Amino acid sequence: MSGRTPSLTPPDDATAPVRHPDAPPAGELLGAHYAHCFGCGDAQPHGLQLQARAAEGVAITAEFTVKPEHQGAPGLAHGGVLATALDETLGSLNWLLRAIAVTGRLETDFVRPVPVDTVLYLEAEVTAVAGRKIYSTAVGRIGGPEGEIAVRADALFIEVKVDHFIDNGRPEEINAAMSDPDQRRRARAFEVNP
Ligand SMILES: CCCCCCCC/C=C\CCCCCCCC(=O)SCCNC(=O)CCNC(=O)[C@H](O)C(C)(C)COP(=O)(O)OP(=O)(O)OC[C@H]1O[C@@H](n2cnc3c(N)ncnc32)[C@H](O)[C@@H]1OP(=O)(O)O
Repeated sequence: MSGRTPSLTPPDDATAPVRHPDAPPAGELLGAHYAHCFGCGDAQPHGLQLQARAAEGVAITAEFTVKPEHQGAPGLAHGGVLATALDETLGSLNWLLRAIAVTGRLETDFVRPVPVDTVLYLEAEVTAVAGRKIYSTAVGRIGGPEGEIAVRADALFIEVKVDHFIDNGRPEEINAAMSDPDQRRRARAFEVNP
């Protein structure tokens, strides 16, 4: 799927992604990168509460159940919510590289409508890395992990330092995150990345 627009096409000097030696084994749940994250946080009652699991290679699977709070049209998931699920799944991949990265570009295809109560089965993989640029692709299926594709996306994530959040985030939340030992541990795991 990757590379439908020039900025999502890896350059000639791009390399294959390398799974970090400390990446969690295939099958392991990753857990939220931040409890208040709209995509994965368990402290966000109306968030997606998406649970991502490491797969083989630099790949992830994730599941997200569409709730009534996620509607756009009556009884159907909002497209922006589905794009969020793809964004979150693609963002989780960076944990396997031990890279902190933010979404630079996200290109989404909405292939089929997704009704409320549907479980969206997502799978994503990193396809290439070039310097700070991380290229990845994802699909979301309905009816089961092998079901029909309802959504798909290609993305470009850009690696950043922890300072990206400290410098740009609202001080209230940054200070709370920095005084949370679990959050600090997660941030440190990234910073020892060689
Ligand atoms: C202890 C407390 C601390 C807390 C710790 C927290 C740990 C948390 C862990 C993990 C968090 C992950 C959270 C995931 C959440 C889900 C994912 C999201 O939704 S993220 C939110 C949405 N995204 C943004 O808000 C980005 C906003 N944009 C920016 O900040 C900048 O534009 C940024 C950083 C992306 C790039 O800015 P530059 O100044 O660093 O770098 P430049 O030089 O502009 O770009 C680098 C390369 O990338 C290309 N590039 C950048 N943006 C592009 C774009 N949109 N399309 C195509 N190429 C792009 C450029 O052309 C350049 O390429 P060439 O090196 O020249 O080849």
